[in-house]
Amino acid sequence: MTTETTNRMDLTFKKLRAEGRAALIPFLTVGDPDLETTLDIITELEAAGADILELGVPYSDPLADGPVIQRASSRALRSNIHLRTCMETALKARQAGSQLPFILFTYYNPVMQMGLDTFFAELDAHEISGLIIPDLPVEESEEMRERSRAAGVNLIPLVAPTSSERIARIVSGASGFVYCVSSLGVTGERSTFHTGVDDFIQSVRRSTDLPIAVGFGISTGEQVSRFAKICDGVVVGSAIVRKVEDVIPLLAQPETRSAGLLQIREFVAQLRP
Ligand SMILES: O=P(O)(O)OC[C@@H](O)[C@@H](O)c1c[nH]c2ccccc12
Repeated sequence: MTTETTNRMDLTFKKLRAEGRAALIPFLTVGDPDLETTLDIITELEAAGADILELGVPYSDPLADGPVIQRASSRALRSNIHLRTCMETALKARQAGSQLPFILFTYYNPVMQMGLDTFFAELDAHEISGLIIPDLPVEESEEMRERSRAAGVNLIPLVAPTSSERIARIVSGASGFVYCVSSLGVTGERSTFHTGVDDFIQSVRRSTDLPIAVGFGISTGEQVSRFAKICDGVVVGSAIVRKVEDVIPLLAQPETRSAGLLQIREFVAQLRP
């Protein structure tokens, strides 16, 4: 049974489906290089045409992340960014006028550290529509799904090309969208994807009536367009995080900050499907 929540993210997918367009879903590490810059980057991503935003909580042991996001997490952790500051950043972006649905992307440990009662009480209050926890233990997923549903937040499941016979179980009871991981391994730009990725995506499509998005390794407009033809959303993380990393020297100087922000906007604008 798929719960039909009507939060900001669900409404965005409905609008995009009516327009016949796939969502562009950037990922960025909150606090990289600092919180004020993250708020400015969110504004640039929205202006560049992002439809939904994955706000990454920096973590000291990002097992599923490649070197680009690992470096971003290290920079953000040096600014002492943690789960609560990431939630507060979402609220600040909303208060500054952002209309984007926010997905909180966090490993499980920071959630456990905060405590589930506090965590779920704070999600809605901080304008979070979706939640991705890549290392959520299977035995915890039912409780997390129930708590997410009660909080009106979509707990977005990840399915990998190796999930095959488990796809139906993973997506049952899901809400928001299903995140199809395009390749095995860790995050990071790729020139090729898992062989059979299209068949994998089609098998997920047959297993759910939810929107499906694909991520991992996607870094060019051409790759986004390719996947936008068969998915309802395309996630781009490392390529954007790398662009942020590249312009940090420009962002650090008042006289070149706007040029740095413009480079991020232009990079993301050319990704749009
Ligand atoms: O960075 P990439 O290769 O573009 O992949 C998206 C990814 O950044 C984002 O969705 C994400 C960041 N860390 C993750 C860990 C697991 C799954 C997904 C993620």
